[in-house]
Amino acid sequence: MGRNTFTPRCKNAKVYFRIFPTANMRWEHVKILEDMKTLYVRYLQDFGVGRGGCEPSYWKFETDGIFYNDTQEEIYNTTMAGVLEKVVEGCSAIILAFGQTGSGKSLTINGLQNSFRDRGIAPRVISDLFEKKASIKHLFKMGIEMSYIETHKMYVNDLLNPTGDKLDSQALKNVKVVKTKDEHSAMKTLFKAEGRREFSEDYTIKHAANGVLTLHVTLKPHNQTEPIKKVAKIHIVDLAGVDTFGNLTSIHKDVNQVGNANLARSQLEQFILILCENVPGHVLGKQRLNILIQYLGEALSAHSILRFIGHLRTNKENLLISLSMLRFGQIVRGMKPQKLQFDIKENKDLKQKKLEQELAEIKKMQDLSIMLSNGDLSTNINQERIKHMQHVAEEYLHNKTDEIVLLNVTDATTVLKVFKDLYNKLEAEKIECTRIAYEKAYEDALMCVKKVSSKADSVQSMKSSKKGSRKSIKSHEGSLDEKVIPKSVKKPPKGSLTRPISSSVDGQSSTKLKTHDKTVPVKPLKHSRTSSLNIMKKSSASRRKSNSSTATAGTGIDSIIEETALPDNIPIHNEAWNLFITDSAYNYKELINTVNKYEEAAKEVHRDYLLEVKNLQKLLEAVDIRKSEYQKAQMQRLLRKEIQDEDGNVIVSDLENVCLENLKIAHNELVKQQEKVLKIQTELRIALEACQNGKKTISDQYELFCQQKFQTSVPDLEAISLQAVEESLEISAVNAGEEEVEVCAAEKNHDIIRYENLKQIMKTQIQRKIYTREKAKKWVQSCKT
Ligand SMILES: Nc1ncnc2c1ncn2[C@@H]1O[C@H](COP(=O)(O)OP(=O)(O)OP(=O)(O)O)[C@@H](O)[C@H]1O
Repeated sequence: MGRNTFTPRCKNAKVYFRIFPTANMRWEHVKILEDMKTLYVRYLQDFGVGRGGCEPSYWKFETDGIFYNDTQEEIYNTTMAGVLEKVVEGCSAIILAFGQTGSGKSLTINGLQNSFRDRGIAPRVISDLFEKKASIKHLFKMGIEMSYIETHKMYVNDLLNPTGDKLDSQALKNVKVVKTKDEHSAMKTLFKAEGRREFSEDYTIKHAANGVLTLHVTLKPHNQTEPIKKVAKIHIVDLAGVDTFGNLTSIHKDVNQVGNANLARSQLEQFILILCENVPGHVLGKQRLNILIQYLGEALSAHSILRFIGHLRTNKENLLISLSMLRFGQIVRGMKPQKLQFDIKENKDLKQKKLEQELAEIKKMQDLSIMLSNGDLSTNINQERIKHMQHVAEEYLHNKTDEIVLLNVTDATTVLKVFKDLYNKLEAEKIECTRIAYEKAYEDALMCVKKVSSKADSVQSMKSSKKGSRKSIKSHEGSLDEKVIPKSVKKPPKGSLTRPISSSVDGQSSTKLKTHDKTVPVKPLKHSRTSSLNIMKKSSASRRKSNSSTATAGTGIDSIIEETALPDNIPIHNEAWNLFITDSAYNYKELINTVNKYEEAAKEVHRDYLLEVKNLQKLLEAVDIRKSEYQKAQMQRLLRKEIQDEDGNVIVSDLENVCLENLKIAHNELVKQQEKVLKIQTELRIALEACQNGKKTISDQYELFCQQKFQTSVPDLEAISLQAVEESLEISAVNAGEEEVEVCAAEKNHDIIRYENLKQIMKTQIQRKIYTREKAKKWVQSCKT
């Protein structure tokens, strides 16, 4: 199968333009025809000195649609018309926004900073995909996965794996793909990743790199007769804004950021020019020089759905850049109509399952046919033949013949039956013989004993006159015992089969597992500076080398890296940590093993605790039931008016007594259970404390290691910043507030509130990034001084 299902040729690449609205729109530079598809841009030469009185001339540009003051929804509906329908059939798509800095690309693509109404294409695609999934769920099992990356000049930054290293072109397959279980979780992932994007130094959200959100769609039919799966990707690309350095629009970007954005766009233009030429696939592969083009892979071809949305500014100063955008659009539109390619793969698992089922079916049929044919044979066979076979079998057993000729299964069954009957007969005879022999032996033994005892009696009568009878009988008994039990057979010493308990092992494990033992064994420090420092130096050197190479390649992010670059003798946290855990002098392995043991013990105690709490709950319920039973019994008495006897004593019914007794029992059990829970709670606290102490010892050892090796601490800034930001933004409160939001959702628009909450997630990520950046700067400064 593979990519070989075609539809008729159609125009796969469509190009739209969105015009940035301004208060004083200069329509004398740009004209749009009423069809909203044709655009005229004034000749730039007309603006030259001395050209004032000339008749204006225009360049004409055909497009697939021009948006001016259109809503986000209208733009989505127009650009994405029919795209998702093709995607669920297995055709990949690229939705790409390009244009000048600040011309509205991020608004079109994400719109995440804006209101729910103004959300962009990406969140709308996610919502519609999940809607589609629900609508075809009776036919297909649809899987939606996500990845979100940013491409810089030479490397990829995986936004769904923020702690991971930067990936170069060789490692693109390592980009993280996250499964999404529903629309909300997909949205959460999107907002979180968006908050992790790189932005310019002044913290205004000016994207300095190309963002690519990829939705991986897989469809497997429920119908098992069709062992196929359809696979497609939707890449939603927000290209970094192109510009001329020094322009007012690019004021927040440095020269490298502007240069890289321009380069990425022109490399894309080059590639699309090659695509227009219908170049064979293997040649195309070599042309994918830019990492963005490599990442988009086969989806960036004339056989996929391409929707490019250009962004224009129409004022005189930006007209030159807008013209270059329009020319790029013309190149994309120039791609020849091609057949769409649908990626329909064989579902190997399903195919295997199907074949296994068929095989099982065939085997069943085979067994059935054998059974039937045997049945036929045995019922139809001649009785003479059976007698003959019995005779042959007996002859064989009596060695009168050397072989038995079997013509069919029934012959074999007959022969086997003869053998079986004979065996059973012999077995019965054997048992009978054993029984007879046993009885005979028993009688003989009895006789023997009788003879011995009669002899003994006579000897006894002879001796009885000289010695006391009791003593002689005792000694006689002793000698008989010795005869019955041969000396060679010795009783095993008591307890010899029980496994010896090694006191050292047991003692060791008990001291280690004791949760209240707060001390963690720490061996004295040995200094193995040479080996670890060598590694550190090597890795630092390579890191700095790559830093400097990217710095000379020069992006804005590189300038941040440069600013936060550490002195030569200090590694980043990951490197320092790796050195620490491999340095045998610091016993990391032993320490972490101890912590793991503590954690295991704590988990066990926690499990017990949960169980006991559950039991406590049950007992509480039981007490409630008993209480209400007792109250009912009291009520019954009151209703019967049998309240007092003649002496004025309260008459208590038997039922009431029984209920009271039950209540007391239940109450006692409850008290016991409460004590049990309290006890186990204390154990749990001790176990958790032990875990914390263990972890603290590790971090102390790590600190000591850093101080000794690098004369400074090397903190994990990411972890610290997450904690700090969460505290400052009171994320827990926000998360807890989600339920409250659910409750009042009936009054307000549910989607709007949810969207606002999602924006909070993005804000957290941005705050975290800013915090980490600031912290890193300060720390590096302190290291340098
Ligand atoms: N069509 C529009 N109508 C109203 N405001 C807009 C429009 N397009 C963009 N804006 C506003 O202009 C600002 C810049 O837009 P946006 O961030 O989307 O630009 P961008 O092209 O993505 O910029 P960059 O390349 O720096 O990332 C935002 O505040 C956005 O809300």
